[in-house]
Amino acid sequence: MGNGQGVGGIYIAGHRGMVGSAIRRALESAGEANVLSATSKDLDLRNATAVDEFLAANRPTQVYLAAAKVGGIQANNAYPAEFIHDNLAIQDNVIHAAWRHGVQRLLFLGSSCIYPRDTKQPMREEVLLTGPLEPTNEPYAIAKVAGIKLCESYNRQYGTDFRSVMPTNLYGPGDNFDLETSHVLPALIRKTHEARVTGAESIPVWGSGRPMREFLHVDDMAAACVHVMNLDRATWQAHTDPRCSHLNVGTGEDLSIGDLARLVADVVGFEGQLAFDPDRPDGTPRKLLDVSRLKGLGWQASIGLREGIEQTYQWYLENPA
Ligand SMILES: NC(=O)C1=CN([C@@H]2O[C@H](COP(=O)(O)OP(=O)(O)OC[C@H]3O[C@@H](n4cnc5c(N)ncnc54)[C@H](OP(=O)(O)O)[C@@H]3O)[C@@H](O)[C@H]2O)C=CC1
Ligand SMILES: C[C@H]1O[C@H](OP(=O)(O)OP(=O)(O)OC[C@H]2O[C@@H](n3cnc4c(=O)[nH]c(N)nc43)[C@H](O)[C@@H]2O)[C@@H](O)[C@@H](O)C1=O
Repeated sequence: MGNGQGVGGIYIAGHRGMVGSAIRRALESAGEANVLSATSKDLDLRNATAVDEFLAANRPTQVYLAAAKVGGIQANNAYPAEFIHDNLAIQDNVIHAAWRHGVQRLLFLGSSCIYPRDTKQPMREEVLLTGPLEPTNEPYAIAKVAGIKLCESYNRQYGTDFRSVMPTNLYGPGDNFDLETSHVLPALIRKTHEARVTGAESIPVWGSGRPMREFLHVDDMAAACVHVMNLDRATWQAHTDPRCSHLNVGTGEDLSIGDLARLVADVVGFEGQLAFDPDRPDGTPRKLLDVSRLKGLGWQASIGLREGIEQTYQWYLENPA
């Protein structure tokens, strides 16, 4: 806990998670030595007093807020209370304490599920709060919308520099491969690999296979986070609005879940069938991000989907749970 180097430095909340660990790798490879972190066991971010004391003692200059209760469609559906409560508490505590202890810049990570379920595609930042949300993840999405509004409210009232990025579906090294709580891509990698090894004739794929999703490799996500954090304030303000300040982060391209499953099968070398399971939910029909705002700020994704899946499959093979 703490960095052992006195006050200052960059605090990554959630540094052991898929995104937090990628941000840490990105900062370290850029030569940043003063990175501050704490596990959830040492610092439960739902505890306001503990968070306040931690930031008072360490006084970081920057905070990456990548700690959250995270999961796929099934986990969101099964644990809605935890998804709204934990995320509201974590965000509220970290953002409030960051203001109290003079953090110069904070980056909050939201999610593309903040946007209305049935809205124009690709989704521009301005469609926020223009329609009803997807029911399978509404509590999580409400918390993420509140996170954006916390940042904007502190900026407007206290003059802070708190920024938000909204990632599309992410994947990569460090992902969660648990079949009940994971997102679709790690689940497909695991199911397909196990089917190939056991010689199974088919793999179960939840839902109809028709929903469309966009996937961004976590190293691209981390690079985008560092890019947005490092934009000077005048540039960031020129490209955002005080009441619509969040930035979409994605590739700008999507594919159907059926096509994704076929791509994973090809990478893994599985030649069996896909067995779609209509008893599992499809969730949002499509959520493709309009990434032109971030592109205008000089950042775009660089890791192709096939290349990213190949690299993640290799990581999965080398890091058995
Ligand atoms: N994965 C995805 O597809 C997407 C993720 N996002 C967002 O990106 C961010 C990072 O997600 P990701 O890295 O995938 O998630 P992970 O589940 O991999 O990591 C989450 C991290 O949050 C920490 N954490 C959770 N609860 C607490 C708590 N009560 N106190 C302290 N720390 C806590 C955990 O710490 P510890 O390990 O110490 O327990 C963990 O390291 C989140 O905000 C998420 O909503 C957005 C869109 C898509
Ligand atoms: C990132 C995003 O993640 C969540 O939303 P989601 O995109 O719907 O998440 P998902 O990756 O779990 O599913 C994508 C699609 O894929 C299908 N699908 C097929 N087979 C499996 C499968 O085996 N596992 C899973 N999980 N899904 C499967 C599944 O039925 C769905 O149609 C949000 O709750 C929210 O947390 C959020 O922000």
